[in-house]
Amino acid sequence: MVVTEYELKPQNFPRFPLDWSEIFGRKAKIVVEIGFGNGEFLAELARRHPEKDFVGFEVSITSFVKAQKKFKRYNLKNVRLVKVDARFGLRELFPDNSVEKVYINFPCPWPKKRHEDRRITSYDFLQTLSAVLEMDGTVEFATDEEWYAREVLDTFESSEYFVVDVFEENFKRDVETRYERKWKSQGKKTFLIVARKVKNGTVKRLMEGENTMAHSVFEGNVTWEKLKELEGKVFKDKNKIFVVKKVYRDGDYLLKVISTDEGGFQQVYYLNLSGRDGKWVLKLDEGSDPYRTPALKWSLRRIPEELTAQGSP
Ligand SMILES: C[S@@+](CC[C@H](N)C(=O)[O-])C[C@H]1O[C@@H](n2cnc3c(N)ncnc32)[C@H](O)[C@@H]1O
Repeated sequence: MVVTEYELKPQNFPRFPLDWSEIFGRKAKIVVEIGFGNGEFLAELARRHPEKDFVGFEVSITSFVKAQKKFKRYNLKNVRLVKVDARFGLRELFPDNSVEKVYINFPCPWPKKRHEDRRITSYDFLQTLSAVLEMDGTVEFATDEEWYAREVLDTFESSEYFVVDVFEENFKRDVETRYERKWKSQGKKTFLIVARKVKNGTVKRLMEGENTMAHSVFEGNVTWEKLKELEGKVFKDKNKIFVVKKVYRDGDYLLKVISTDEGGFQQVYYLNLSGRDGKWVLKLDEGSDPYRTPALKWSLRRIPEELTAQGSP
Protein backbone atom coordinates (compact mmCIF):
# COMPACT_ATOMS: atom_id res chain seq x y z
CA MET A 1 0.00 0.00 0.00
CA VAL A 2 1.50 3.34 -1.04
CA VAL A 3 -0.08 6.30 0.78
CA THR A 4 0.71 9.81 -0.40
CA GLU A 5 -2.30 11.85 0.69
CA TYR A 6 -0.60 13.37 3.73
CA GLU A 7 2.27 14.96 1.83
CA LEU A 8 2.21 18.65 0.90
CA LYS A 9 4.24 19.43 -2.22
CA PRO A 10 5.74 22.77 -3.27
CA GLN A 11 3.90 22.84 -6.61
CA ASN A 12 0.55 22.81 -4.77
CA PHE A 13 1.29 25.84 -2.58
CA PRO A 14 -0.61 28.86 -3.92
CA ARG A 15 1.47 31.34 -1.93
CA PHE A 16 4.07 31.67 0.81
CA PRO A 17 3.74 31.49 3.77
CA LEU A 18 0.87 28.98 3.71
CA ASP A 19 -2.65 29.55 4.92
CA TRP A 20 -2.95 26.52 7.19
CA SER A 21 -6.64 27.01 7.89
CA GLU A 22 -7.24 26.57 4.16
CA ILE A 23 -5.14 23.40 4.08
CA PHE A 24 -6.87 21.79 7.06
CA GLY A 25 -10.26 23.27 6.24
CA ARG A 26 -10.64 24.77 9.72
CA LYS A 27 -8.99 27.15 12.17
CA ALA A 28 -7.18 25.19 14.88
CA LYS A 29 -3.98 25.29 16.92
CA ILE A 30 -0.96 24.10 14.92
CA VAL A 31 1.64 21.75 16.38
CA VAL A 32 4.83 20.89 14.48
CA GLU A 33 7.19 17.93 14.80
CA ILE A 34 10.64 18.15 13.27
CA GLY A 35 12.27 14.89 12.14
CA PHE A 36 9.27 12.66 12.91
CA GLY A 37 11.14 9.47 11.93
CA ASN A 38 8.71 6.55 11.75
CA GLY A 39 5.86 8.89 12.73
CA GLU A 40 4.63 7.08 15.83
CA PHE A 41 4.95 10.11 18.15
CA LEU A 42 3.19 12.40 15.66
CA ALA A 43 0.43 9.85 14.98
CA GLU A 44 -0.20 9.32 18.69
CA LEU A 45 -0.36 13.06 19.41
CA ALA A 46 -2.72 13.64 16.49
CA ARG A 47 -4.92 10.76 17.65
CA ARG A 48 -5.08 12.14 21.20
CA HIS A 49 -5.73 15.72 20.07
CA PRO A 50 -8.30 15.75 17.26
CA GLU A 51 -8.99 19.42 18.08
CA LYS A 52 -5.48 20.43 16.90
CA ASP A 53 -3.70 20.22 13.54
CA PHE A 54 -0.25 18.67 13.16
CA VAL A 55 2.51 19.29 10.62
CA GLY A 56 5.56 17.04 10.39
CA PHE A 57 8.89 17.71 8.71
CA GLU A 58 11.22 14.92 7.70
CA VAL A 59 14.03 14.59 5.15
CA SER A 60 14.17 10.79 4.91
CA ILE A 61 11.99 9.34 2.15
CA THR A 62 11.87 5.93 3.85
CA SER A 63 10.51 7.48 7.04
CA PHE A 64 8.00 9.43 5.01
CA VAL A 65 6.58 6.30 3.39
CA LYS A 66 6.32 4.40 6.68
CA ALA A 67 4.74 7.28 8.58
CA GLN A 68 2.00 7.86 6.00
CA LYS A 69 0.84 4.26 6.26
CA LYS A 70 0.48 4.77 10.01
CA PHE A 71 -1.63 7.92 9.62
CA LYS A 72 -3.83 6.16 7.09
CA ARG A 73 -4.34 3.19 9.43
CA TYR A 74 -5.50 5.56 12.18
CA ASN A 75 -7.57 7.46 9.60
CA LEU A 76 -6.11 10.76 10.84
CA LYS A 77 -7.44 13.90 9.18
CA ASN A 78 -5.42 16.40 11.20
CA VAL A 79 -1.89 15.65 9.94
CA ARG A 80 0.14 16.92 6.98
CA LEU A 81 3.75 16.17 6.13
CA VAL A 82 6.42 18.16 4.34
CA LYS A 83 9.57 16.59 2.91
CA VAL A 84 12.11 19.34 3.41
CA ASP A 85 14.77 20.56 5.82
CA ALA A 86 12.68 21.86 8.73
CA ARG A 87 14.90 24.91 9.17
CA PHE A 88 13.76 26.06 5.74
CA GLY A 89 10.21 24.74 6.02
CA LEU A 90 9.34 26.31 9.35
CA ARG A 91 10.61 29.68 8.19
CA GLU A 92 8.99 29.71 4.74
CA LEU A 93 5.68 27.89 5.31
CA PHE A 94 4.46 29.43 8.57
CA PRO A 95 3.40 33.04 9.13
CA ASP A 96 4.51 34.87 12.27
CA ASN A 97 2.72 33.86 15.50
CA SER A 98 1.01 30.82 13.94
CA VAL A 99 2.47 27.77 15.73
CA GLU A 100 1.50 26.65 19.22
CA LYS A 101 4.25 24.10 19.79
CA VAL A 102 7.32 22.63 18.09
CA TYR A 103 8.69 19.20 19.04
CA ILE A 104 12.28 18.28 18.22
CA ASN A 105 12.76 14.71 19.39
CA PHE A 106 16.24 13.21 19.38
CA PRO A 107 17.64 15.08 16.39
CA CYS A 108 21.01 14.02 14.97
CA PRO A 109 23.53 15.87 17.22
CA TRP A 110 26.23 16.22 14.51
CA PRO A 111 29.05 16.14 17.11
CA LYS A 112 31.93 17.06 14.77
CA LYS A 113 32.97 20.71 14.61
CA ARG A 114 32.86 20.74 10.81
CA HIS A 115 29.23 19.54 10.87
CA GLU A 116 27.90 21.95 13.49
CA ASP A 117 25.99 24.03 10.94
CA ARG A 118 23.87 20.93 10.20
CA ARG A 119 22.46 21.00 13.73
CA ILE A 120 18.80 21.88 13.82
CA THR A 121 19.38 24.18 16.79
CA SER A 122 21.50 26.91 15.21
CA TYR A 123 21.13 30.60 16.05
CA ASP A 124 19.23 31.18 12.75
CA PHE A 125 16.75 28.50 13.68
CA LEU A 126 16.07 30.14 17.03
CA GLN A 127 15.34 33.32 15.13
CA THR A 128 12.76 31.43 13.04
CA LEU A 129 11.17 29.97 16.18
CA SER A 130 10.99 33.41 17.77
CA ALA A 131 8.93 34.59 14.78
CA VAL A 132 6.62 31.66 13.95
CA LEU A 133 5.70 30.55 17.47
CA GLU A 134 2.74 32.21 19.14
CA MET A 135 3.45 34.23 22.29
CA ASP A 136 3.88 31.67 25.09
CA GLY A 137 4.24 28.97 22.42
CA THR A 138 6.81 26.31 23.32
CA VAL A 139 9.67 24.30 21.85
CA GLU A 140 10.16 20.86 23.31
CA PHE A 141 13.63 19.47 22.64
CA ALA A 142 14.75 15.95 23.65
CA THR A 143 18.19 14.37 23.29
CA ASP A 144 20.34 11.58 24.69
CA GLU A 145 23.57 13.63 24.45
CA GLU A 146 24.34 15.66 27.56
CA TRP A 147 26.74 18.08 25.81
CA TYR A 148 24.08 18.78 23.19
CA ALA A 149 21.37 19.31 25.82
CA ARG A 150 23.62 21.81 27.64
CA GLU A 151 24.48 23.60 24.40
CA VAL A 152 20.78 23.97 23.51
CA LEU A 153 19.94 25.03 27.07
CA ASP A 154 22.62 27.69 26.87
CA THR A 155 21.31 28.92 23.49
CA PHE A 156 17.76 29.30 24.80
CA GLU A 157 18.87 30.83 28.10
CA SER A 158 20.95 33.46 26.38
CA SER A 159 18.13 34.37 23.97
CA GLU A 160 15.94 37.36 24.79
CA TYR A 161 13.01 35.64 23.02
CA PHE A 162 12.75 32.56 25.25
CA VAL A 163 12.66 31.46 28.86
CA VAL A 164 13.43 27.86 29.81
CA ASP A 165 10.58 26.31 31.82
CA VAL A 166 11.96 22.75 32.01
CA PHE A 167 15.39 21.13 31.97
CA GLU A 168 14.96 17.55 33.05
CA GLU A 169 17.19 14.48 33.10
CA ASN A 170 15.63 11.05 32.41
CA PHE A 171 12.27 12.61 31.70
CA LYS A 172 9.00 10.79 31.15
CA ARG A 173 6.20 11.97 28.86
CA ASP A 174 2.86 10.34 27.99
CA VAL A 175 4.08 9.36 24.52
CA GLU A 176 7.53 7.92 23.76
CA THR A 177 9.43 8.11 20.49
CA ARG A 178 11.26 5.19 18.86
CA TYR A 179 14.69 6.65 19.60
CA GLU A 180 13.68 7.46 23.15
CA ARG A 181 12.83 3.77 23.74
CA LYS A 182 16.06 2.72 22.07
CA TRP A 183 18.32 4.94 24.22
CA LYS A 184 16.43 4.18 27.42
CA SER A 185 16.66 0.41 26.80
CA GLN A 186 20.45 0.84 26.46
CA GLY A 187 20.54 2.61 29.84
CA LYS A 188 21.46 5.98 28.30
CA LYS A 189 20.48 9.23 29.98
CA THR A 190 17.90 11.41 28.27
CA PHE A 191 17.34 15.16 28.55
CA LEU A 192 14.31 17.35 27.95
CA ILE A 193 14.20 21.11 27.49
CA VAL A 194 10.98 23.10 27.23
CA ALA A 195 11.51 26.72 26.19
CA ARG A 196 8.70 29.26 25.97
CA LYS A 197 8.55 32.27 23.70
CA VAL A 198 8.30 35.54 25.62
CA LYS A 199 9.12 38.10 22.94
CA ASN A 200 8.32 38.42 19.24
CA GLY A 201 11.28 38.02 16.92
CA THR A 202 11.51 38.67 13.20
CA VAL A 203 12.86 36.49 10.45
CA LYS A 204 13.77 37.21 6.85
CA ARG A 205 11.99 34.84 4.48
CA LEU A 206 13.24 33.88 1.01
CA MET A 207 9.83 33.42 -0.50
CA GLU A 208 6.83 35.58 0.25
CA GLY A 209 3.78 36.02 -1.97
CA GLU A 210 2.52 34.06 -4.99
CA ASN A 211 4.17 30.72 -5.73
CA THR A 212 4.77 31.63 -9.36
CA MET A 213 7.07 29.76 -11.66
CA ALA A 214 9.04 31.64 -14.21
CA HIS A 215 10.26 30.05 -17.41
CA SER A 216 12.60 31.55 -19.96
CA VAL A 217 11.91 31.99 -23.64
CA PHE A 218 14.93 32.98 -25.71
CA GLU A 219 16.43 32.91 -29.18
CA GLY A 220 19.84 31.75 -30.29
CA ASN A 221 21.95 28.99 -31.71
CA VAL A 222 22.11 26.41 -28.94
CA THR A 223 24.17 23.34 -29.73
CA TRP A 224 24.89 20.14 -27.83
CA GLU A 225 28.55 21.23 -27.58
CA LYS A 226 27.56 24.55 -25.98
CA LEU A 227 25.34 22.74 -23.52
CA LYS A 228 28.05 20.21 -22.61
CA GLU A 229 30.39 23.10 -21.81
CA LEU A 230 27.98 24.17 -19.05
CA GLU A 231 28.66 20.95 -17.16
CA GLY A 232 30.46 21.62 -13.88
CA LYS A 233 30.19 25.37 -14.27
CA VAL A 234 29.47 27.25 -11.03
CA PHE A 235 27.40 30.46 -11.14
CA LYS A 236 27.59 32.80 -8.14
CA ASP A 237 25.70 35.98 -7.31
CA LYS A 238 25.85 37.49 -3.83
CA ASN A 239 23.77 35.01 -1.78
CA LYS A 240 22.90 32.54 -4.51
CA ILE A 241 24.88 29.77 -6.21
CA PHE A 242 24.04 27.11 -8.73
CA VAL A 243 25.98 24.54 -10.68
CA VAL A 244 24.94 22.65 -13.81
CA LYS A 245 25.94 19.12 -12.84
CA LYS A 246 25.00 17.22 -15.98
CA VAL A 247 23.35 17.72 -19.35
CA TYR A 248 21.33 14.94 -21.02
CA ARG A 249 19.94 14.65 -24.54
CA ASP A 250 16.75 12.73 -25.31
CA GLY A 251 14.73 14.62 -27.92
CA ASP A 252 14.66 17.68 -25.63
CA TYR A 253 17.58 18.51 -23.39
CA LEU A 254 17.63 17.98 -19.64
CA LEU A 255 19.91 19.87 -17.28
CA LYS A 256 20.58 18.62 -13.75
CA VAL A 257 21.13 21.65 -11.53
CA ILE A 258 22.09 22.02 -7.85
CA SER A 259 21.32 25.40 -6.31
CA THR A 260 22.10 26.90 -2.91
CA ASP A 261 20.14 29.84 -1.53
CA GLU A 262 21.00 32.30 1.20
CA GLY A 263 21.35 30.43 4.48
CA GLY A 264 22.62 27.29 2.73
CA PHE A 265 19.33 25.76 1.55
CA GLN A 266 20.29 23.33 -1.22
CA GLN A 267 18.13 21.65 -3.87
CA VAL A 268 18.62 19.36 -6.86
CA TYR A 269 16.28 19.77 -9.82
CA TYR A 270 16.02 19.27 -13.56
CA LEU A 271 15.43 21.90 -16.21
CA ASN A 272 13.96 21.00 -19.56
CA LEU A 273 15.22 22.82 -22.64
CA SER A 274 13.20 22.47 -25.81
CA GLY A 275 13.02 24.42 -29.02
CA ARG A 276 13.09 24.66 -32.72
CA ASP A 277 14.14 27.21 -35.37
CA GLY A 278 16.35 29.01 -32.89
CA LYS A 279 13.53 29.63 -30.37
CA TRP A 280 13.99 27.98 -27.00
CA VAL A 281 12.03 27.42 -23.79
CA LEU A 282 13.81 26.59 -20.54
CA LYS A 283 11.52 25.45 -17.74
CA LEU A 284 11.36 23.24 -14.71
CA ASP A 285 11.04 19.60 -15.78
CA GLU A 286 7.70 18.05 -14.83
CA GLY A 287 9.51 15.29 -12.94
CA SER A 288 11.01 17.62 -10.35
CA ASP A 289 9.18 19.68 -7.75
CA PRO A 290 11.63 21.91 -5.91
CA TYR A 291 10.84 25.11 -4.04
CA ARG A 292 10.84 28.06 -6.44
CA THR A 293 13.57 29.89 -4.54
CA PRO A 294 15.54 32.94 -5.69
CA ALA A 295 18.52 30.74 -6.69
CA LEU A 296 16.28 28.47 -8.77
CA LYS A 297 14.59 31.39 -10.54
CA TRP A 298 17.96 32.95 -11.17
CA SER A 299 19.24 29.72 -12.81
CA LEU A 300 16.32 29.92 -15.24
CA ARG A 301 17.40 33.40 -16.31
CA ARG A 302 21.16 32.97 -16.10
CA ILE A 303 21.50 29.76 -18.17
CA PRO A 304 19.90 31.32 -21.31
CA GLU A 305 22.20 34.34 -20.90
CA GLU A 306 25.19 32.02 -20.80
CA LEU A 307 24.03 30.03 -23.82
CA THR A 308 23.38 33.09 -25.95
CA ALA A 309 26.30 35.29 -24.88
CA GLN A 310 28.53 36.39 -27.78
CA GLY A 311 31.36 33.90 -28.36
CA SER A 312 30.39 31.77 -25.37
CA PRO A 313 30.35 29.58 -23.44
C1 LIG B 1 17.61 10.25 15.23
S1 LIG B 1 16.17 10.40 14.27
C2 LIG B 1 14.88 10.61 15.48
C3 LIG B 1 13.52 10.23 14.94
C4 LIG B 1 12.34 10.48 15.90
N1 LIG B 1 12.16 11.88 16.21
C5 LIG B 1 12.49 9.68 17.18
O1 LIG B 1 12.74 10.30 18.22
O2 LIG B 1 12.34 8.44 17.11
C6 LIG B 1 16.30 12.04 13.58
C7 LIG B 1 15.36 12.24 12.40
O3 LIG B 1 15.42 13.61 12.01
C8 LIG B 1 15.43 13.70 10.58
N2 LIG B 1 16.07 14.98 10.26
C9 LIG B 1 17.38 15.30 10.40
N3 LIG B 1 17.61 16.58 10.06
C10 LIG B 1 16.40 17.08 9.68
C11 LIG B 1 15.98 18.36 9.21
N4 LIG B 1 16.85 19.36 9.07
N5 LIG B 1 14.67 18.54 8.90
C12 LIG B 1 13.78 17.52 9.04
N6 LIG B 1 14.13 16.29 9.48
C13 LIG B 1 15.41 16.07 9.80
C14 LIG B 1 16.21 12.46 10.16
O4 LIG B 1 15.92 12.07 8.83
C15 LIG B 1 15.74 11.42 11.17
O5 LIG B 1 14.60 10.71 10.72
